[in-house]
Amino acid sequence: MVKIYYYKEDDSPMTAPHDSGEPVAAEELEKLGVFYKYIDSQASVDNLATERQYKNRDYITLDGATFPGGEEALNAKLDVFFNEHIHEDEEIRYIIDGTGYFDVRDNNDRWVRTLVEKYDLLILPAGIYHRFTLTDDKFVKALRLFKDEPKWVALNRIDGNTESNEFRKEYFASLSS
Ligand SMILES: CSCCC(=O)/C(O)=C/O
Ligand SMILES: [Fe+2]
Repeated sequence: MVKIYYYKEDDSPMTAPHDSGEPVAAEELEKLGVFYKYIDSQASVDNLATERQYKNRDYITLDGATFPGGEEALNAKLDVFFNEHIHEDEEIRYIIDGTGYFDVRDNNDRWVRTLVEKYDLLILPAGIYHRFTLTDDKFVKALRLFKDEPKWVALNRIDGNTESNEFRKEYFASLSS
């Protein structure tokens, strides 16, 4: 069962739960434009991808035990994923095995954390600020689906990064229209 809740800021590592004890309903996540589905068949994932006109995909494994370059390289990769960012297109993440946390910003800039595990699928809309990390188990295998030609470059949120801030304003405006 997926677990969604407000993130608690504290000194524990990013891979700790940071559970504020304040749950968030999947419907609230949907209001932010993020869709959660539990899908236990690859064929259904493929159908969804076709319906939504996804053209590209890759598989990613983040595993403390096997990551090329070892744990240091994995931690560097996790730092990239945990740096708040947006994608220019809608993207899907489907968990094949393991666990992880996706954090998305709500309209008040509070982090909403979703604990994802095997067969959980998230549709992240274009322009939502988010980040990802592993849980303390330090293992996930996921399918990443991209609408278009692979755009691996994510726009990071940096003060003064007007390009991404403009993108974000447009995104929230589009939710209310
Ligand atoms: C488990 S998917 C790897 C992380 C990723 O692709 C992403 O976009 C994080 O924000
Ligand atoms: Fe991302």
